[in-house]
Amino acid sequence: MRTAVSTTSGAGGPDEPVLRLEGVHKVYGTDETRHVALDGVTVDFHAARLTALVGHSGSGKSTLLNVSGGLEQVTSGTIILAGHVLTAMGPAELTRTRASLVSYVFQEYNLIRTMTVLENVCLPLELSGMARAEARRRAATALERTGVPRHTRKFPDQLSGGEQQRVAIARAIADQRPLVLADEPTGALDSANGERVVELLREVAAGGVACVVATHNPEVTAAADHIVRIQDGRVVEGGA
Ligand SMILES: Nc1ncnc2c1ncn2[C@@H]1O[C@H](COP(=O)(O)OP(=O)(O)OP(=O)(O)O)[C@@H](O)[C@H]1O
Repeated sequence: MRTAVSTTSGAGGPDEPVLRLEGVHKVYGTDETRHVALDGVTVDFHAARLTALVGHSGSGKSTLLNVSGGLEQVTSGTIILAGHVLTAMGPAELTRTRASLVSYVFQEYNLIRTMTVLENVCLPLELSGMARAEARRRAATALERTGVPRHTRKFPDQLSGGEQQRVAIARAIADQRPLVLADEPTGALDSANGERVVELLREVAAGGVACVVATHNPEVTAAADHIVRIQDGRVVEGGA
């Protein structure tokens, strides 16, 4: 069950984006170390869409994902996630909201090496309060969907990079959250495994999820339903 949050925007109709950024600025450092990573970003991300977030190295893609998922605070501006105003929340409410609405996939997979594949996928489900049996059932279904059901008892180090990334995607989709944020998910993979991951992300989006992928990979961009291009912290294509 989703955790109720009180900081709502009053939005959330069927045509509303899952994620909306309005005039978002993110400034790192001060004085001579000051760097404007996001410079007034306004952009929408919709359900059932695979969006490729593209731009040169240092343009602000990871920063955009991090503030969108509540991993980092904005300097100014508004972020609305499924009708909840993230930027108006205190830390506890933000953590609860994030845990119920957002999943992440990273280039480095971020699996826990001392836990089996099944345990890795179960972990966020159990942390959100799901009973162990139900968590195992959902995790097994997710691993089936991502094509790694035979490896449930193995540890991450016993899998190839491509398999580990598919486990990470299984973990991201097991809880059926409405927003998946992926940061260079094919960056460490060869092209065959990269293609497999792109296909999976397309399937995830087709299942109704707003899937946002920061990428330098032209195959991800070619497979995307929508492209958002960012340059020097500004959206120059695909913005709201
Ligand atoms: N914690 C931080 N402190 C200071 N500057 C930062 C920090 N994180 C990012 N930056 C700077 O903000 C800018 C945007 O970084 P970001 O990681 O969002 O770029 P990116 O588009 O994801 O790059 P890449 O494609 O290389 O991953 C960069 O110039 C970076 O150096």
